[in-house]
Amino acid sequence: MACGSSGGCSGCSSASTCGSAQQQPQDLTAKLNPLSSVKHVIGVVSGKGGVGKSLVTSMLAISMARKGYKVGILDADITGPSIPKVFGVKGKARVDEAGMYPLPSKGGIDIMSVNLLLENETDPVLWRGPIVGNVVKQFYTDVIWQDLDYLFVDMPPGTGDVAITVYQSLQLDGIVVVTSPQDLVAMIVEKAVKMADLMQVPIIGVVENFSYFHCPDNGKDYKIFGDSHIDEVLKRYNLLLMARLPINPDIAALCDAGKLEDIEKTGLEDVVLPQ
Ligand SMILES: Nc1ncnc2c1ncn2[C@@H]1O[C@H](COP(=O)(O)OP(=O)(O)OP(=O)(O)O)[C@@H](O)[C@H]1O
Repeated sequence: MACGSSGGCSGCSSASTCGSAQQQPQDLTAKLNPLSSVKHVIGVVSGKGGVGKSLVTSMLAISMARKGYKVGILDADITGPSIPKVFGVKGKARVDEAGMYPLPSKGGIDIMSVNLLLENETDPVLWRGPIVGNVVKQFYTDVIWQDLDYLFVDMPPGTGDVAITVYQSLQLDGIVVVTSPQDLVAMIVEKAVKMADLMQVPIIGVVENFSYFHCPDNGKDYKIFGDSHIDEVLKRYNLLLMARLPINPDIAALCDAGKLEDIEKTGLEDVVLPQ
């Protein structure tokens, strides 16, 4: 019920007890570390595990770094962190009274992940949702992200409390949705689109991963996962297709060796992100 005051709640002596004040939406937005400077924060999401969300996050970061931008990756996939491994980044992140310092990859991409804080990278993270959500928030508020043009966030999977916390607290400029060309794709994209809509975050576009396999022996493309259903979905929701990425056997080898930055082409060279 509104109290009728035209001046709003701030400064009102009854603000703590008045019913209308209690109905004001809480501002859950987290603030960056005072020493951080980040121009754009871009989340990478998928509605389903294993479609290549972490890979696309990494490839976007590599593509933008190659264009001369200063880039960072916040690995918010706390229970399944894979970013440090594919970049070959090892060791412990430094922490002092000013904050936590990300570790740089060979190509100069700043990375923060729970794996850079654990004693042993194979230790499982057995934390409940609220703690995981708080760790992600701390990666945003406590880490010193210096002079970044783009901070890419490998978003937590699903639409549970951790994902909600991230959407509510990180000031995302937009999200990139990763899908694969299976029948399920319509449902996956729809979920991601609806969540972004509810959280009032714009969708920059969609990347279809595992789209085809290009056979080097005969030059033909094979649709291993069947025909793509992405076009209908893009039309229905008025979304932009940013890229179709092939199944590339080199990726597995480079990821295992921690040398993803050595990949010749990311396939995301032409992607346009907020400037
Ligand atoms: N285009 C591709 N070609 C070949 N291998 C790929 C491709 N995309 C992803 N992979 C491999 O598939 C596996 C799953 O990819 P990734 O970890 O990026 O998925 P994810 O969606 O982040 O998974 P999760 O939701 O479980 O975190 C990884 O081993 C990755 O190296």
